[in-house]
Amino acid sequence: MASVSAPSAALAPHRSSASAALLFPYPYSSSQVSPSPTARPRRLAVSARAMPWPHVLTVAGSDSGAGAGIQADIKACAALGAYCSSVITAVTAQNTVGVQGVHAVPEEFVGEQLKSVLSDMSVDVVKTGMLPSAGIVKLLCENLRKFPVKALVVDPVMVSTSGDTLSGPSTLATYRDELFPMADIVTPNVKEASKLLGDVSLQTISDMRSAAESIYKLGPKHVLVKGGDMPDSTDAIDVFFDGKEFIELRGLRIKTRNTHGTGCTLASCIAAELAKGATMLHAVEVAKKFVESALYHSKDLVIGNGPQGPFDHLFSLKSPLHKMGSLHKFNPDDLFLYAVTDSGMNKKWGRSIKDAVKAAIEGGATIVQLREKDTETREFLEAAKACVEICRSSGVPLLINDRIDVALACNADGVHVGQSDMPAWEVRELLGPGKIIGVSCKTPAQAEQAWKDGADYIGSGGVFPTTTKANNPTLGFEGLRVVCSASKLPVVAIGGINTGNAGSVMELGLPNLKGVAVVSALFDRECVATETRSLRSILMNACSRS
Ligand SMILES: Nc1ncnc2c1ncn2[C@@H]1O[C@H](COP(=O)(O)OP(=O)(O)O)[C@@H](O)[C@H]1O
Ligand SMILES: Cc1ncc(COP(=O)(O)O)c(N)n1
Ligand SMILES: [Mg+2]
Repeated sequence: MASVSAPSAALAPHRSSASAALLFPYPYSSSQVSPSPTARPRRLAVSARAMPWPHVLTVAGSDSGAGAGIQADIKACAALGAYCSSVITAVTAQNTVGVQGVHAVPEEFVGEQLKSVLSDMSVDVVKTGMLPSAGIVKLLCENLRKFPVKALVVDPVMVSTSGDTLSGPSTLATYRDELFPMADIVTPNVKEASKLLGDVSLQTISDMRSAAESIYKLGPKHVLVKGGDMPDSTDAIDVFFDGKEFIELRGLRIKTRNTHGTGCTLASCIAAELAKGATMLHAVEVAKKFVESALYHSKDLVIGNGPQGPFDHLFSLKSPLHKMGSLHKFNPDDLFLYAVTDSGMNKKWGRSIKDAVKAAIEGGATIVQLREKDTETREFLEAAKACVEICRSSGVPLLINDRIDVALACNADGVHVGQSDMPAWEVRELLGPGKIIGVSCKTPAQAEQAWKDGADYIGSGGVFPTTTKANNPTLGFEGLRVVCSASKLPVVAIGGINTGNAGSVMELGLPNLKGVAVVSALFDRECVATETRSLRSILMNACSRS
C-alpha cells in the first residue's frame, strides 16, 4: 500500500517543537514526523470546546458531470451544514445528455473504503445511492451490522432520469430482502417503486400510496415515493408513509431543464437533517423545500447541451438574499382574520408592536402584517424579529408591508406590496418560492398581473371608506365583487372593515373571498385581544350563514 513519506530533516524548518506543534497541530507535530517504529499513535485529546459535526456517509456512484451521484450528495450535505464522506461504488461517464459508461469499483475495494470511514470517523447517517451489484449491497449490509449508525437512508437508484440503467435487475432481490429491512427510509421515484413491486403501473397519487404501503411491508420504517417524474402534474407531489399515516407533500413544480440529481439531493438532505437530529417527517419536509428552492434559483442556468442540466446546490452562497424559504406553506384559509398593525395607533394606546401582535394572536388572528410607515428602520427590524418569534411559536404567518429588506432580515414569512411598491415579480425574485407574497389590487387587470407575477393572494379594497389610507377610493361591494370574480388568486377584503360590517362582507359569499383584513377595528381600540375575539366570532357566524 502506498504511504506518504514524512518530510526529511534537511527540508524541515528550524523551529522548536513547541512552536511547530502550534503551527502544525497534531498529527503533524514534530514528534509525529519521525515516529519510532514501536510508537503507537496517540488518541487525539478532545478539547472541552469540541463541537460535534453531523456526519453523513454517502455510498454511491460518481457522476463525471457532477449533477447527481456522490458529487450532488457532497454539495447537498455541505449546503445544509453536514459533513459528507464518500464511498464510491462506481465511476460513471455522464453528462447532460445521459450516461455513456459505467465502471464498477471492485467489491473488495468498496469494502476497504467502508471500513476506513466507518471504523474511524463517527458516521451518524449512511445514505445510499447507486449500488451497482448485489455483492455491493450485501457488503454494505455486513458493514452496517459491524458498524451501526443512527439512521440509514436508502435511495434505490436503478435508472437515471435520462433513462440509463445504473443498477440491474439482479440487485432487486438483495435490496428488498437485505437492505430495506435495515432502512429508516427508502425513497424510490415512481419508476423505481414500480420495478421494486414487479413492474406495477403507477399513474395516480392513489397508486403512489399503494406502492408506499407495499414497500413499507418490505421492512423500512418509512417510505417516500417521489413524484418528480409524474406526468401532467402542476405540483411536484411526493407520498410519505410511516406505517400509519399517508402524507402528501406538495411543492411547486419548477419549470426548468435542470433537474439532474434531484433524487440524490433529496435523499442526502434527508440524511443531513437526520444527522442534525431532526425527526423523519421534518427531515423530509426540509429536503423537499431545499430541492424546490435550489431548482427555482437554478432554473435559467445553462451548462451542457443535453436535455438534463445540473442545478446549483450552493445557491444561497451567491447572494445572501437567496435564503431558503421559510417552511411556512401558504394556506389561503390563513386570510380569514388578517390583522394589519399601525404604529400610530399602537403608540396612542401605549403598547409596543410586539404586544399588539401578541394580543391579536391571542384573540384569534390567522395572519399578521406589520405595516409600519413611520417607524425607524432599526426599531422596526427589532420589533419585526420579536414578532417573527411570537408568530412562529403560534403557527401564524407574519408578513411585512412593503419593506422587502426588513422581511429578509427578520426572515418573515412574506411581504405585502401595493401598486406603487416594488412589482410582485421582482419581490418573488428576491424572496424565492418559499415566501408568501400579497398584492393590493383594485381592478381585474391588477389581479391578473399579480397572478402572472407569482403572488399568492390579493388584498382588495377599500370596501368601505377608511381613514387609515389617504386618497384611497372606495370600491364598495360591487367593486369587490368584480375583482373577486376575476381573480385567479384568493382574496382578502380590506378598507374600513369592523365588527359592525364584517359579517355583511363575508355574507356576500363572493368567489375567492377568504377573509377580511382589519387595522383600526383591532388596533385603535383599548383591548386588541377582545376586539379580535369578537370579530372572529362574527366572521364564523357569517360564514356558517352564507
Ligand atoms: N421540476 C420540479 N420542481 C419541483 N420539485 C421537483 C421537480 N422535479 C423533481 N422534484 C422533486 O425532487 C425530488 C426528487 O424527485 P424525483 O425527481 O422524482 O426523483 P429522482 O431524481 O430519483 O427521479 C422530489 O421531492 C420531487 O418532488
Ligand atoms: C452516479 C449516479 N447516481 C445517481 C444518479 C441518479 O440521478 P437522479 O437523481 O437525477 O435520478 C445518476 N444519474 N448518477
Ligand atoms: Mg429526478
